[in-house]
Amino acid sequence: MKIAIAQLNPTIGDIFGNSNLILEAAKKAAGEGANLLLTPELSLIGYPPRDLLMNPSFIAAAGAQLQQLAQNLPADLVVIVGTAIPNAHSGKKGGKSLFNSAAVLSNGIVKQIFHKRLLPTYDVFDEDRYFEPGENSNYFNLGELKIGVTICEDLWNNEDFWGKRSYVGEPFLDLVKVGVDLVVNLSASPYSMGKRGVRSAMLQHSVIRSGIPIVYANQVGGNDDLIFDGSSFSVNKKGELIQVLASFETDFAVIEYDEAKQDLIGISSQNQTEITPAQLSFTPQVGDAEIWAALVLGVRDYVRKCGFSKVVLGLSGGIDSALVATIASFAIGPKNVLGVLMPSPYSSDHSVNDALELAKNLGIGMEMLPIADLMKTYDRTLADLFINTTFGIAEENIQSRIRGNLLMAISNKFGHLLLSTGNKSEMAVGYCTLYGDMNGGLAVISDVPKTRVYSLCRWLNSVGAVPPCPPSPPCPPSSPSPPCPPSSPSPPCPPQGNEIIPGNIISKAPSAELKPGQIDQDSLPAYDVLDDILQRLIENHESVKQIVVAGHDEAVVARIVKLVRQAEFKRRQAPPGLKISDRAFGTGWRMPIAKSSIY
Ligand SMILES: NC(=O)c1ccc[n+]([C@@H]2O[C@H](COP(=O)([O-])OP(=O)(O)OC[C@H]3O[C@@H](n4cnc5c(N)ncnc54)[C@H](O)[C@@H]3O)[C@@H](O)[C@H]2O)c1
Ligand SMILES: Nc1ncnc2c1ncn2[C@@H]1O[C@H](COP(=O)(O)O)[C@@H](O)[C@H]1O
Ligand SMILES: N[C@@H](CCC(=O)O)C(=O)O
Ligand SMILES: O=P(O)(O)OP(=O)(O)O
Repeated sequence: MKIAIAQLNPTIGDIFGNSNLILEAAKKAAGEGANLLLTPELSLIGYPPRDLLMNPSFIAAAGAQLQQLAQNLPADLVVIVGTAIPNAHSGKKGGKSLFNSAAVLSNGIVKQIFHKRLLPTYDVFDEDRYFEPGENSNYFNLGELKIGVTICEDLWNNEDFWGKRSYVGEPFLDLVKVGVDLVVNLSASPYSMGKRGVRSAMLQHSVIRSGIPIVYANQVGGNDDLIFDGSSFSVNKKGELIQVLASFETDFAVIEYDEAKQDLIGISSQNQTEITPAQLSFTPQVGDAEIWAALVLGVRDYVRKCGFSKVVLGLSGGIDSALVATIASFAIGPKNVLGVLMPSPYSSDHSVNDALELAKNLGIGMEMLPIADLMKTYDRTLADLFINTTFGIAEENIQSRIRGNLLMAISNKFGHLLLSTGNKSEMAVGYCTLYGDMNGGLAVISDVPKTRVYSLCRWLNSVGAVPPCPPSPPCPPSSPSPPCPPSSPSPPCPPQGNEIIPGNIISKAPSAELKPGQIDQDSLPAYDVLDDILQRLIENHESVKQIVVAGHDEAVVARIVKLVRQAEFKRRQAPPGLKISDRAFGTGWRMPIAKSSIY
């Protein structure tokens, strides 16, 4: 029996477009002689649909499209589609109104429906808000085979997967008890650093304990703050990873289940003609390449799925804006990126030159808008009010706000999405200006610590990559999106093989340049110290005492903890940021703002 995996990139709510993606994959699967096609969790409506699930007409439309899709599918192919299904008993028993389900489509009808049993409700997940958990052991027969169906969290457990592995979740154990031959999993598991390795280790463990092979189909693509890496895979009954689909791109693959051997064998994949042993594993090591690919996909899909085709950002000659400009260039093509240089009297010559060199290296559009006159006008306008006060944060921030205003004017006028450039270290301690450099629609690196910003830039230069030229202009997905805007003439292609990020951008001291001679380390500890403290505080949940025991100065730790607590109001007003860590300042970070200063 042949099982196809469609690693799809659905658009949330685009029921018709997503249905077409499934139909196309089904035709391909049928063409390759597959008997079963597996799609990701909620593949018909996209994951996470969040409060769209509260819209009855949305649920009704998904139901109608599911029936329609069943009728259009190739004969002799069974397709498992993820969708939300109304809970007929919700009124009477008081349960939630929906199930997160897997529908088995066969011979023109919806033949069976299975419900997700474990509903993740932590970090970015909120499934208990919408869904009733399923209660049954989910399996169906295909020919002689008994196939167990699980949905994402159903195969998760709370063990330390790299350490002791002794626990297997109940939905899987129930399928073992009923004696299924194979378990399939429909997933929408968002990316975080190293998570590919966690998933494969976890499922390999379940297989080794049970002898039941697993086929795992994950969603790919960016949806707001979440980046889905795909990286679907199959594990044979010995626990070997025998098939790995592409990461950070759509993919399609077929795997064979050999009835005689009672095991999965053999592979074929759209993007991988030959699989090397290295590809058949996900190491726990997190490299810059992995994070880079995630961020590029996150930007590309946010821009495309929101109906934009171009972006704008402030280019200061600093490293954060350099990295964001580079990510954007690779994501949507350099001719769709506009960098705006806005020197003030405090800007150094090198900042302008570095920004110009970067723009040239990338081949992005570039505009220069000096802000000295606007600053003078602000000073004059506020002179009477600010008389007898000293130059300080208020005046410094005006520069940032002038820039933020100009960038939003450009966004409004030309329809470019404004990318904000703050990194995680800055967002953590509030080293950024509200309604200034925090302006923007997408915070590209707000989950990337400053030390990682440096390593990403060094890595980029070491691989000598150049952005695609000419780029394919991103076009919004299927209806009802606006028409693709006409593209302007492209600037010349960047020089091939040179370092993209000018060396001086990497070697110079980071600076806001909001007053003469200012550098970040006037106000903050060295970034390697700051990032270690932040990692311990935010991701490891360590106490001040633990962080001090780890070797940090108590006064420094106390100051950083205070800054982090105080900056909550800023983070709440920040644009959505692409999540790459296990604890990002996004939908999974829910801190009160008006709170005791002790915690
Ligand atoms: N803009 C840049 O490019 C940049 C870059 C790096 C560092 N910085 C630094 O960032 C800092 C920005 O200064 P800032 O933080 O004082 O300016 P800010 O204007 O961003 O934030 C302060 C303002 O926030 C509001 N506020 C304070 N507490 C609040 C709460 N609990 N709820 C809602 N609103 C609240 C108040 O209006 C207050 O004046 C400066 O130290 C600057 O040097 C800026
Ligand atoms: N001189 C500048 N020109 C354009 N954009 C600028 C300039 N200075 C700052 N910016 C923008 O603001 C953010 C934050 O700046 P910091 O240097 O970190 O203070 C920067 O990334 C630019 O987007
Ligand atoms: N623990 C799962 C939950 C995802 C889901 O069930 O959708 C994950 O992080 O991938
Ligand atoms: O935000 P940028 O680009 O100005 O980077 P830095 O803060 O390191 O100067």
